[in-house]
Amino acid sequence: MLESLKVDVCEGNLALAREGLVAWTGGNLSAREGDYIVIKPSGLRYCEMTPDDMVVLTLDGRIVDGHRGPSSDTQSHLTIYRGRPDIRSVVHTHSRYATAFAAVGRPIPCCLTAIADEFGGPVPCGGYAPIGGEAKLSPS
Ligand SMILES: O=C(CO)[C@@H](O)[C@@H](O)COP(=O)(O)O
Repeated sequence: MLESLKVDVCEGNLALAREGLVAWTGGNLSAREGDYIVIKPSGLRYCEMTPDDMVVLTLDGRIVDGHRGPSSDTQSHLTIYRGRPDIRSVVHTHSRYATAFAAVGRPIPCCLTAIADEFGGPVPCGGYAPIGGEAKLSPS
């Protein structure tokens, strides 16, 4: 089921590791097709990950394909997809510098043209939410 999307989601997760945006099994990427999402499995090292390890769920969190447990952040991904039907993919990285700003609860200042181009201003820091908890979607 959704074999082509599983390949894309697996490659997207591997790219996070290749680019140093995650470490060990941290971080996760998912994508949506219609009423289904494909997400990385929980706790699997990137060097062992294959498209067959991806997990397919419905938007209400029911697993419909896959032999592994979905990411521990699945509920946060699903909350975003349910609240924003226009969003087709969610990426959760552990990028070193962004994590440092988040750890002290500060926005990333708009001090580079790349940030201005991509975000149009400072990158806000979201409030605390427990892992796998319902992410607090504030109207953006
Ligand atoms: O940031 C966190 C946990 O705080 C997660 O991204 C990380 O542990 C990865 O969890 P999964 O392997 O996707 O279940």
